[in-house]
Amino acid sequence: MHRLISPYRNEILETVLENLYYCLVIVDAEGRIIYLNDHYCNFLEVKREDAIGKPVADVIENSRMHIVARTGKDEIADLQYIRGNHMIANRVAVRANERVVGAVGIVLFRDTKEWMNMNSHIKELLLELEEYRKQLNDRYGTTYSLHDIIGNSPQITELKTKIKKIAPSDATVLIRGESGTGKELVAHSIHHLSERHTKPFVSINCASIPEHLLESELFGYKEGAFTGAKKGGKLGKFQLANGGTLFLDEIGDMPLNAQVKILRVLQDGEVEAIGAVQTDKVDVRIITATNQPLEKLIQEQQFREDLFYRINVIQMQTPPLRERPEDIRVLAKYILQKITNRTGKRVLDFDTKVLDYFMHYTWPGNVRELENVIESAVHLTNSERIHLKDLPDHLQPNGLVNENAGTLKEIIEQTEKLAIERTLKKANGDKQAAAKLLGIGKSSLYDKISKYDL
Ligand SMILES: Nc1ncnc2c1ncn2[C@@H]1O[C@H](COP(=O)(O)OP(=O)(O)OP(=O)(O)O)[C@@H](O)[C@H]1O
Repeated sequence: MHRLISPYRNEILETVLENLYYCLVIVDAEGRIIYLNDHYCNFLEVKREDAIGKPVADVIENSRMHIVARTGKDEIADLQYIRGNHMIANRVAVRANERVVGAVGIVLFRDTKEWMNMNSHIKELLLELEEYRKQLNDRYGTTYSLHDIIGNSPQITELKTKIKKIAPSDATVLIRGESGTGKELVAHSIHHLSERHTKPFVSINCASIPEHLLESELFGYKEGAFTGAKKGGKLGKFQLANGGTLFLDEIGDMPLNAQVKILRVLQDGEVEAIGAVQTDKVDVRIITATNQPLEKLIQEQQFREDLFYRINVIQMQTPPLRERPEDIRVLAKYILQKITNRTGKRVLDFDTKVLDYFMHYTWPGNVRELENVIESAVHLTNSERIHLKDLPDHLQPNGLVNENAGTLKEIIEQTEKLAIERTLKKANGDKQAAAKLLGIGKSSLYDKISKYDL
């Protein structure tokens, strides 16, 4: 390392540090801040004298400086999520006498315009990456396989055993279960484990396609079949799935006239594109799914009984989450990891109170709801751990007051702290707006923020 030799060494170094274009922080071996340059103070909206001496993780969101100061392992060009943005952080250990005595951290792209550009660039790249992944999966058909079905409850273990048993056959499968319980996941897994896994897996959501388009989506059309038909015609999902699997999701919502046509394909193995003069032979395994009571729909003449018997060869049931609370912990941790990998935000775990709360909640939206709750908490949390206060409003334990709070003064203080925290979150950290919402002055809000260390 080159030494700066000058009688004004300290002055030069200080000028460099303060005029650096980037945010800079220096911590000691214990991870306490010993220096924070002006740019960083402004960006974090903290006063330098308040930050100095504090554990770095208390001042800088998602900081890993204390870890670098402990392990001595540099971290270069790491993605860090601070104040709602992805930043690039370099963290370098400082050594003296063969010991790690601290760490220097530089955050790039602090300038508002520059980091906005960079941030949107990264977000765009992440979206692009996701799109490519999706395309790749679409080409090979499935996104999920058996190991993506998480849970050790007897119900999930039994479901997985059944999937393994029935996958190799060509039998038609009807998957039933409440919304968000993993019916699509099961369909993917069956295809993945079947002889057809190198052939396409094509899915169609019967509920989301307008009735007049469903037929052309399923069976395709020939050129000139109707006004507006594409040149060269269009292949239907049945033809696209030839040799592979066709997943008819929400089959209970399929209109009656389309049901008749599906039945014909299932009986004869032939499809007739709109405007075609002849039928095409197709070899497709059918998997269907629904959360509708098909037997009731049959009674109401909304669903054809003959079609029901055709699709109901093997029936599988995806259990609701509330009936297998033992899966919630492992699912929550799996989902958290999936989300943090995707977003780049560093959130490592849940507070035990959150997991306990999850275990007692009824999860009407099942695993999909659990995913949404965790995703929202990951975005809202300011720490590496998800706390009760980070959960969406509809999951907040009732009332503001904790029953075990203690004296009246403690209850009032706790309520006040919680109300301020929630309002700040609602106002996206804008203190002026939060003060207005709370009906108090800005300086009074500042006093309370510092009193409660928010
Ligand atoms: N056992 C599980 N392990 C891991 N992820 C799961 C599990 N069950 C469901 N999921 C996830 O929950 C989300 C919803 O699952 P999926 O779309 O398969 O449900 P569904 O029953 O088909 O819902 P809907 O009836 O609303 O279409 C998906 O992101 C899926 O990956």
